[in-house]
Amino acid sequence: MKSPDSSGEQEIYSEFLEQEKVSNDGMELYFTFGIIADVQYADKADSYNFTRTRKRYYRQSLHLLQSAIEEWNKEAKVPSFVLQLGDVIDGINVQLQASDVSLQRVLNEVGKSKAAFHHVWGNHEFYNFSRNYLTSSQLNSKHLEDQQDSVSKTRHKCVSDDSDSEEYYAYHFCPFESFRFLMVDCYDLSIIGRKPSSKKYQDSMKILKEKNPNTDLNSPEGLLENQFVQFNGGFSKEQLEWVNGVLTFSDENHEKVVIFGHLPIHPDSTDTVCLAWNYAEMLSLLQSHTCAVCYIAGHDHDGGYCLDSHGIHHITLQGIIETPSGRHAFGTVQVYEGSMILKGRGSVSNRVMHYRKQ
Ligand SMILES: Nc1ccn([C@@H]2O[C@H](COP(=O)(O)OP(=O)(O)OC[C@H](O)CO)[C@@H](O)[C@H]2O)c(=O)n1
Repeated sequence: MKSPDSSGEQEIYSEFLEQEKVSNDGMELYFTFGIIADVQYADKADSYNFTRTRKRYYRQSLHLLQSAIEEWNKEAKVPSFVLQLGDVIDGINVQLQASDVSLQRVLNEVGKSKAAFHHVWGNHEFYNFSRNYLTSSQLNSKHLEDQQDSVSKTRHKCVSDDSDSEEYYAYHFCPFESFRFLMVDCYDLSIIGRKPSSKKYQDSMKILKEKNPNTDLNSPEGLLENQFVQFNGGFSKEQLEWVNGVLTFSDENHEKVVIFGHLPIHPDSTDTVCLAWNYAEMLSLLQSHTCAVCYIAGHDHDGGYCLDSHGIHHITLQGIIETPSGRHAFGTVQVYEGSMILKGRGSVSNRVMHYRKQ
């Protein structure tokens, strides 16, 4: 169940204002970063989602991306980077035979940003492109990972040029001393984006069919764990081990870590149909490392938030694609010594995210 955005909002906002006052009174702003999710651009008339409950504004989405970038470029402290949380173009582009042209339009806008973009891959990336294509495209932002960092060199598997690669697209970077950002691949185990001949595809199909007896594997009808649908995915054992290695390093070095991926991992931060298949494994892993400050995702266009039992903040960002003209959905996160403050725009709420005790 999702926490309603309005619950305790006033209290959070008062705390936010108080925090702003503190920052004005001399707390040093270390750096800021932008967040945006589910642009899902297509040159197509507005229409509805699969369940016909939400309108999708396919052309408007490019303008909203453009205006978010303009806003970030104008900020007094320009964001050091932007986390683009996946689904940057919509799967409908395949039918329109417009995947490349739509991606290029999006990348032309991204090119106007003063801040570098870290691109997550969501289900719509895999509807449009193969992993090989994505690996060699401008949506592969792995070149922005730490090159010098000793933790990067240990147990670090990531996408390679190998056409039969079963590796995952995940990396981390340290933009400011003692702060680390860790991108995870929520479609590492999946039947979208993996070649049918690959072991990961076959293992994923087995998991999906065991959990979902429906003929339409995209349908959650009657499921006990309704995240087991084709448009979701999960984390392999080796990715979980790699994440554990990075977070162990961060714990030992007293770093604060922001983890981000396309799919939410806490049931109170999203409609459960949008969760990663084995979200519970990633969640308990993060909870076992006190360095983990927050987990940021997209995918559920309604957005959501919760503070979990271990003090980790879970933000599911509202999707640009379901944001009409005159509204917005993006944010800037300000990073201080003792907390991070999300300054939301439009449907994205302000949040104060205190760090856990280490
Ligand atoms: N019950 C369903 C739901 C969806 N589909 C099909 O699955 C594909 C993905 O759905 P879509 O809503 O486009 O996925 P998004 O990533 O945009 O959104 C995720 C959450 O729904 C947002 O809240 C698509 O091909 C659908 O037609 C389905 O068959 N059955």
